Amino acid sequence: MASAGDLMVIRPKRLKLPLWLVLPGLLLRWGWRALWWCLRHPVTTASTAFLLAVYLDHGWQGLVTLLVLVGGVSAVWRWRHEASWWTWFAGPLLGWFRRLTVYRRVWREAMTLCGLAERYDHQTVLPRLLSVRSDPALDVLAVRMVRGQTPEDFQRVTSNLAYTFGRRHARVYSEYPDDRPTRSGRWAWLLRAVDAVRFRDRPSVVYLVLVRTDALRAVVPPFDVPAVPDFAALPLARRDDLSTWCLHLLATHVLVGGATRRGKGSVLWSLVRALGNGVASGLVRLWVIDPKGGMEFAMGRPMFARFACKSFEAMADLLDEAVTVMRERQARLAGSVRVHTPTVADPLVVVVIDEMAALTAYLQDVELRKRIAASLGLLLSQGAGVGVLVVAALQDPRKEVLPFRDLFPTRIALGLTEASQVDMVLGDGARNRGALADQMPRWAKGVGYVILDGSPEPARVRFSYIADDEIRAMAVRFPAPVDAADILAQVGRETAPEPTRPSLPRQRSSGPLLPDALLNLLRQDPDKDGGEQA
Ligand SMILES: Nc1ncnc2c1ncn2[C@@H]1O[C@H](COP(=O)(O)OP(=O)(O)OP(=O)(O)O)[C@@H](O)[C@H]1O
Repeated sequence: MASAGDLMVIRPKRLKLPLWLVLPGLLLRWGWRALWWCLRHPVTTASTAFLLAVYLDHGWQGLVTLLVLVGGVSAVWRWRHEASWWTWFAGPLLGWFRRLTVYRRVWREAMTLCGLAERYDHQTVLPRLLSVRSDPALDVLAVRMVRGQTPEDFQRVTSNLAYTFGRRHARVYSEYPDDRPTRSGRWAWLLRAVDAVRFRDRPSVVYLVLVRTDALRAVVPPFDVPAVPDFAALPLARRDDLSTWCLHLLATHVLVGGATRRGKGSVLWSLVRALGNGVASGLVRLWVIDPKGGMEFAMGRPMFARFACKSFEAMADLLDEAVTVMRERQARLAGSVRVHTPTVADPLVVVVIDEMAALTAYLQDVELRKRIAASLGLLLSQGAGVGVLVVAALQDPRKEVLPFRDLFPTRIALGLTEASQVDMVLGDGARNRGALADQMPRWAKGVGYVILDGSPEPARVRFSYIADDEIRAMAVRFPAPVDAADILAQVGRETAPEPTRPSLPRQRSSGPLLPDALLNLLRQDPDKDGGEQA
């Protein structure tokens, strides 16, 4: 066995080079590094070269004139088209500035203290900050991960990263957080080519989004009511990048989870408002259940085709009737379409339920509770495709309280009381991916997390606040048509008997199961053959 004394220390042989060879070698190495840096930062290099040329030709006056000119053009650009000004000018410039002055300065320290620095071959390897892009509210950092890391490693320390860079909120995206825009116009081909590079798939890069100015601190005023509601994009909330979050309501059910007084009402009322013109035109029928005796919804009664708020019996009847509508549509549409398209003759039925636990868990009458559970189960499992949707709010998302939690494809989490409830509402791992709904500050009423289409990372939004006066105004502006409650009568009129398939002629089996004599006896007409007379 080898002992410590047997070990040999091997040192590489040192080459002794003459000074005349070392100096040009060093110069070559630094020159190559400088060139490589210039190639990697073409915009900075070109701008610096341009400024230098202006200075050499025209001196300081030239630089000041250029600055005033650029300032003027930038002001006009911003005035005429702020969005493109941010995308192509202010965003990259501010990002470049913040990269140098904020992030690069503390990068090593931040990565090490957040546990993202790795040791390899006796060296510390850090994730690399590739770029920073800013917009009015956010900084988006593109970070190349160290080999062996995954986006989950960053998601686990999202909060730490936010506070390390002096922010309260951050999110980590495994793919570019913005949607690829649709381009049109003369320069579309060029913009599409740029987008192809900007939005290319980069599996080794994660995007850390830091909320610089929290756009959700201010109360969000009600959105304009769409003239014809687009059921695939109903404007309900503001996102923290200042864009509007739109709900895709078509063919889905929506669950809103939130502790008491966190603004569940504002989610439901924002939805009702977005559907306003559809309600007035008859394209949408709102069937509302308010187990709190009408405290939340009675003010908007004229907008609702059906309303139940006092008797649980009436609420159970309402749900049963929704099932009847669903069944009728299934019978009528079977074989022709897979998803129902709302029309005035065949409207979208939205069953809105405030405080769903009152129906599924706290109701004393066991028979009634079972009846309600049966109807809800049917609606949630079969109603979405035929345009009978359920939008429900509840405080306690545990399975015992809401056994059908998993039947809601769209979920919204407002402020919750426990960390475990976040995953119960939004799905497994949502909290790890940044949905800190249990850490909402007291001011954050109506602030919540939603899962966006095509992205596993939750987005933070604030729903518009619909005050009581606004609700009263909506009730006057968008009353349901007088015959709105009549849909069941229509169902009665329109329901065709279930189509029956004529039975196919029976084939005689090749080998007789009964002897021919017995078969002939059975086929004989009893009357003709003088069967038994009465
Ligand atoms: N989007 C919002 N923006 C600002 N403030 C809001 C918002 N939504 C609600 N609030 C405030 O929070 C309070 C509680 O809201 P709301 O009644 O909608 O909560 P809730 O979760 O429905 O309560 P409950 O559990 O009693 O049903 C409101 O009185 C309002 O002042």
